[in-house]
Amino acid sequence: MSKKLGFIGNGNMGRAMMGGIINADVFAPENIIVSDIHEEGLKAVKEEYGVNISLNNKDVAKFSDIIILSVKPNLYPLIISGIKDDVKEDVIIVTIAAGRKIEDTEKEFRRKIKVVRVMPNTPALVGEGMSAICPSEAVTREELKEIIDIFESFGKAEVVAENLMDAVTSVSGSSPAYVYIFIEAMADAAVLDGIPRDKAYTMAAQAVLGSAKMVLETGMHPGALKDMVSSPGGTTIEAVATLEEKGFRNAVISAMRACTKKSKEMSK
Ligand SMILES: NC(=O)C1=CN([C@@H]2O[C@H](COP(=O)(O)OP(=O)(O)OC[C@H]3O[C@@H](n4cnc5c(N)ncnc54)[C@H](OP(=O)(O)O)[C@@H]3O)[C@@H](O)[C@H]2O)C=CC1
Ligand SMILES: O=C(O)[C@@H]1CCC=N1
Repeated sequence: MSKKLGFIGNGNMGRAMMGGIINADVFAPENIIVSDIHEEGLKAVKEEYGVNISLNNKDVAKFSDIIILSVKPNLYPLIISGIKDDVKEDVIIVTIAAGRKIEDTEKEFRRKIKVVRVMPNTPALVGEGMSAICPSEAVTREELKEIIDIFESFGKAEVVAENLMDAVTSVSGSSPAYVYIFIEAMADAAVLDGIPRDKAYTMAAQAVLGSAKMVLETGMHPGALKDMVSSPGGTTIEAVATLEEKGFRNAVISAMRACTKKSKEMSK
């Protein structure tokens, strides 16, 4: 893409997206700029990816055709007030903050502005991200296509209505954390059973990766796939019965509802 891309915030999510975009070769490093308040982290990404860096958010505002605001939600008003007079007329502002509505961003710019609200996730770094995308009315179809292309360069992307963004945060934005806990717990049990820890992580993570691929690539119902593993009177059904007894399903559902609720509260 010949446009110029800017990141404000060089944290976990900003770096994950930048890594994904550079690995996929969507933007040349010289067409990317990132700002943050921490010089050390900026120097590290310049070293790793060859992108432009700055300690001044206004440099990102002046350079970029598309700006991804990759800072914590509570910092958005401050960041926007600092760049609003320096952004290009036709700039596209991409927001990724949990609980930040498109209208909040529009109001803070105090003018008609193109906004795309996205909820990505950190597996972007390894090209397996999941992003939900919602454009504001001012964004053209071509511009939306460009944004989809960026987010599809490091994983899958779906366009959704804005009222689904809280639920999306739970099912794909935050969910890698629940999956890491599951992998950690499986590995701990394997270590308890005598498997060396490094092998335990590989085995648990590869089982999660393979199972996810089965769901995505066979199109089969997860329940049917579970049944294919569970031999009558065998080992798997013992584990499944214990998970049901301990409320595994319900723990996941309750956790995700808490996540969605928190995202809604943050939107107020
Ligand atoms: N992490 C995730 O998995 C996901 C995060 N998000 C969203 O992404 C956004 C960023 O999250 P995350 O990457 O985890 O956060 P991080 O705190 O890791 O990254 C934000 C970075 O911005 C820096 N920063 C603080 N103030 C400024 C400033 N004035 N100008 C420029 N940079 C500044 C922070 O420094 P310091 O640390 O000192 O504050 C930090 O380095 C959030 O809005 C979050 O809701 C969305 C989906 C997934
Ligand atoms: O925990 C958070 O608030 C952010 C949003 C989704 C993932 N991390």
